[in-house]
Amino acid sequence: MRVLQGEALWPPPVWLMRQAGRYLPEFRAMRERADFLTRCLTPEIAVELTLQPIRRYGMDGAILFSDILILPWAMGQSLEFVDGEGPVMAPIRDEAALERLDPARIPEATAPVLEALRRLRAILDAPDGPGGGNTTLLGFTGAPFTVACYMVEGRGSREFASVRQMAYAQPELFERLIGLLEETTAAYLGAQLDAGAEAVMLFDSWAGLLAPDQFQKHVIEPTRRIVDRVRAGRPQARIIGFPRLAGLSLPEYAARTGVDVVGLDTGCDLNQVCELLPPQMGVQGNLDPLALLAGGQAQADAVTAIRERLRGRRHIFNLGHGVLQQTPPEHVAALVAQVRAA
Ligand SMILES: Cc1c2[nH]c(c1CCC(=O)O)Cc1[nH]c(c(CCC(=O)O)c1C)Cc1[nH]c(c(CCC(=O)O)c1C)Cc1[nH]c(c(C)c1CCC(=O)O)C2
Repeated sequence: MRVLQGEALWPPPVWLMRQAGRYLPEFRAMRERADFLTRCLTPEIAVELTLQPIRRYGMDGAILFSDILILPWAMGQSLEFVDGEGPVMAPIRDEAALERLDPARIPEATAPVLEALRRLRAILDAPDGPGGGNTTLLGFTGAPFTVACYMVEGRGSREFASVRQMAYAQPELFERLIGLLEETTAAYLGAQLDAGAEAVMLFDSWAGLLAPDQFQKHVIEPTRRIVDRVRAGRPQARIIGFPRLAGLSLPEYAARTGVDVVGLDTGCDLNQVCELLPPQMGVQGNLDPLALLAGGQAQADAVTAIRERLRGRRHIFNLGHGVLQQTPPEHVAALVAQVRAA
């Protein structure tokens, strides 16, 4: 939280995207007891899964166990997580399908998520609790473009051609979808902050698929408006934006969206980042999840390089994308110990 509020700390704080996940044996044990949506929507389970990596590693950030697709699900789009395939939804390709989405359902449908945040905040605030009273609780959503990718495609994809085609061929329909997501995302992030999240993160995992003018229109502009809306009435709100694979559009994203910290994917060259982002801009991420999977000296060298290159900057140590399923849990322990070494 101190880095989000403007300080540069040494050693930097650390948490990992997908720190609650299938690489942890205690996570796999819970997985056998309930399907993914049930796990997201049962406060006891979501709380327990959020806390697992805190108990094991004492991470500085606890990210709510949930998913970016909860929001479209809450508006009435069907959602199923299929083993070995990931999310499957009834694709939204025309006006009729868009009209069927009902944002009025969101408050009731997401009530269990907000309840999980309330419980987590109480647990993490306790000085004798798992976070030692010192762990930042993070809420999140997907950013509009990335959520639209899954809503329109109906499943994961390498290219998300259907959604990018819609942006060109049915611009009105696409812009209505992005506009709906912008509004509901801002409201949902606000509700998460009001329920106890101390900061929120916007995952824009597929932002880098867009051509620069479309990146401007469907990533930067909606993010800026979401940040403004969340901060209206909550001037203290702290926001992390992660426009994955943004490449040369990253400096403009950092300058124009108003986020407090930008997430860096694995491909970001830190020398360029330091040159192109203003010195007071906070950064998070960049470690290759495959270095963490490999472990040993390769991992240690990669951690050292990032930690040293960003020394003096507002920096939250993290990966460039989520923890991979095959990652040995002891590699994560080694990473945390090394990041924390004076
Ligand atoms: C694109 C995206 C999704 N979800 C998310 C993104 C953006 C980040 C990214 O690019 O990875 C974000 C997300 N998903 C999940 C979290 C929880 C918090 C965390 O630990 O980081 C977060 C922040 C849990 C999850 N979300 C999912 C799981 C695995 C489900 C399971 O345990 O069966 C978890 C722990 C499922 C999911 N959810 C999604 C996909 C594509 C999949 C299938 C892939 C997979 O299974 O790993 C959509």
